[in-house]
Amino acid sequence: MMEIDVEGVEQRVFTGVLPAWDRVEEAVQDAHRRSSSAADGSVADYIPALANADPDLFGVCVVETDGAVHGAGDTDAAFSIQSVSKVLTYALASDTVGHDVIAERIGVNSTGQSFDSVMAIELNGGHTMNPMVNAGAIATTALLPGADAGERWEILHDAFSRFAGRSLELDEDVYRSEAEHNQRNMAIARLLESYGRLDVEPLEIVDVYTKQCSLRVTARDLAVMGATLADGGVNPVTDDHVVSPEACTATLAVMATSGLYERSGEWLFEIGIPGKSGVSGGILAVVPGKAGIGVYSPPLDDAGNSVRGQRSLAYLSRVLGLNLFASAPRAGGGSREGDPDAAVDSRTTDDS
Ligand SMILES: NC(=O)CC[C@H](N)C(=O)O
Repeated sequence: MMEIDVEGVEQRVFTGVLPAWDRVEEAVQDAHRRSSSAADGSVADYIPALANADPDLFGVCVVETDGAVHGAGDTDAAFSIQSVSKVLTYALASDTVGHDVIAERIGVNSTGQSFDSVMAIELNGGHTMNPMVNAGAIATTALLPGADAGERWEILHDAFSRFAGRSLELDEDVYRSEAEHNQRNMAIARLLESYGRLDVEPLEIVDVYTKQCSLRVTARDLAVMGATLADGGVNPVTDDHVVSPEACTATLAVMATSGLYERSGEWLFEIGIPGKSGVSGGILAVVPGKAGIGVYSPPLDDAGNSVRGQRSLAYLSRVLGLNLFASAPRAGGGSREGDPDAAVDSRTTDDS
């Protein structure tokens, strides 16, 4: 990790408001309507059970940190969570192991490679790069507390359900189908073992990882999970303290750098908020302090990211002013010595 000296310096948090937020309900409906016509992309089939997904299903849901819900389309359609699970496992592991330790163990830099890349491990001296791709995610699952695979699965299942605010079920078909076809993930786990980077039985941990990917969720669940991460770890629907604020901050940072695999840079460039995709067609995005967004639409681009998911989030980001990097010149011109009242930073001074 970087050498920085911030010992004892308190982490202050952004408490600004979003001036266009009062349009959120209309924006969600518009995002859904505008992106429905996108016909490109194809449904994942490398896990055979995923190929059965209906490509027309499309749901967009926003859940605010005060619990308000805004949804359009198929927000209650169930699908396996797949790689979006990596976000929750990381938050949980970060909470239990400590975020500095886990950052050192797993890494926080983008691979620039596909989510199931073996080469990314080889190019990095056998070390995982980040927890948002398969190698780092499997190694993260291995860090969860629990005496054996069964206990780790219970802890994970319980935490995922608390993130959603309801008891999540395993999609047995998807689990079986992936378990029969996950030779690549087994190879990744064995490779990590060969580099001394797994302290547990590799194939057992791949099994827990496969189960975590097979938990059934909806776009609404993803939005509630995102809102929990946006809310310092408190589920705004149940008021359950699921993870610590520090774990949320760490998780959102790795989502921002690596949440959309080799397209992570493009995502941040265009949309400007932390996000995480999965091959079943889900995307979870987070507006820190404000809301979680869940989108489901199975057709994917060639990196494995939902096409309509990206489009609808790009729209929401623009109309609601969500991009964390967006700013406008202060009213009244460039002089810093000008009228302080004219120095309107819309992110921090307007109310919504
Ligand atoms: N990108 C993804 O959603 C991948 C998850 C999938 N379970 C896998 O490991 O291959």
